[in-house]
Amino acid sequence: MCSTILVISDRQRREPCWKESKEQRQVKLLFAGSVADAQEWIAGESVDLTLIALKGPDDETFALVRQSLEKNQETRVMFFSNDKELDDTLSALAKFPPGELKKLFSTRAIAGATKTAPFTHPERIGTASSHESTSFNEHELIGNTTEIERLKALVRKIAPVGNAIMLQGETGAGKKVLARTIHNHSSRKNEVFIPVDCSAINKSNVEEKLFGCNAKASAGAAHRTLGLVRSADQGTLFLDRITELPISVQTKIVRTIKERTVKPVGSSTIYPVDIRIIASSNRNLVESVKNGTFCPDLYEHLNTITLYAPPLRERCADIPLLCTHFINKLFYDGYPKKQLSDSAMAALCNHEWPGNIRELENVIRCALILSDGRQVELHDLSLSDKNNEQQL
Ligand SMILES: Nc1ncnc2c1ncn2[C@@H]1O[C@H](COP(=O)(O)OP(=O)(O)OP(=O)(O)O)[C@@H](O)[C@H]1O
Repeated sequence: MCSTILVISDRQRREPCWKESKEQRQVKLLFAGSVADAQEWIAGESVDLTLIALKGPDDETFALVRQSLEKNQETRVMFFSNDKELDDTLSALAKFPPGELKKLFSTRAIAGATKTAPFTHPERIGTASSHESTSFNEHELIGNTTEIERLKALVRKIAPVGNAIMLQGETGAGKKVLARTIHNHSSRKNEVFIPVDCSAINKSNVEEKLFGCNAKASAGAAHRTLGLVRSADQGTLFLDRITELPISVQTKIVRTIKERTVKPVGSSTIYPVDIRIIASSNRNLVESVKNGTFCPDLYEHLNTITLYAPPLRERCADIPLLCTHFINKLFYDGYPKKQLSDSAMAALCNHEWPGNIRELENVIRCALILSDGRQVELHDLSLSDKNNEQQL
């Protein structure tokens, strides 16, 4: 059986080609540099999957999607965007008439490893399996020490239940990895996972970024944005470093958790929203409540279930496994593949790791580049107590 994938991207032009997949089933790849080019392909082909990576999809793009759906009701469409353009893509999608958007695609989304804003045909969503996988794949929660096995057991229990979750742990201990793993093991796994670094959002428009905006600008032109909370509808919103949000915004998040609604800035309309919130912090939350930087109500809601990402020094026996994982991962990024000498491995296992797994990854990356021999020796490791000295 052959599948046809159409890639529409204004960044890269390539010739159509055929790929042989592992199961010997052929995949036909078509490339288009613009919507007009894509229209020609769709006129002559039945496309199974359309991947759209265009700056701010416009009416033409949606006309194309409609045309594609008319030809093949089972087709899937995914919109891709990088971090910088995500807002433009979501705003463009929000401008599309809601009735029609519902008819053509579900507002539910599937996300991959990068931030994506994809849409699927509603009928396909109904076919998603309701059975959550209980095994962990090779990129999730690497390790087999008691600490990490205990964490995996908790994830298996907690992930399928829709509660808000708080993740605690030192910097670099793997809270983001943990959040994504919970999402991947939940009933929302085929929906969007939106990570938000709360410390990186500009304080002046944080409310609009999260809850959206539906206001009339002074000149009378409408200013509408969907906001990250509504963009995560049906999926998971990961609020990383949540205590960095202003208290007024934290209070609004409590309302969203309690009432499952969102009220955009400048709007009198209240919208229903179905999201799971996972939050994280490396601060002492009781202290944060005491010193007024963490809303007590939000603490109550999130603290029902708290998971701790253990510091690396408490699970040193996982270090060899993590090293192998990083050496293999970096090899795919073009780094030389080298083994670690016994003395290098012993030093890694004895280090305190104040920067946890992130620090370990940086030390391995640095050693792979700097070492001259066929294996990484002790003197190739730039181990220091100050984590920031090891950042490349
Ligand atoms: N269990 C794990 N297996 C493999 N890699 C991991 C694991 N946990 C963390 N990492 C890697 O370690 C690095 C830091 O992880 P992550 O960003 O999840 O930490 P964090 O606790 O969220 O950090 P911060 O508090 O600074 O935001 C990432 O490169 C991640 O891929």
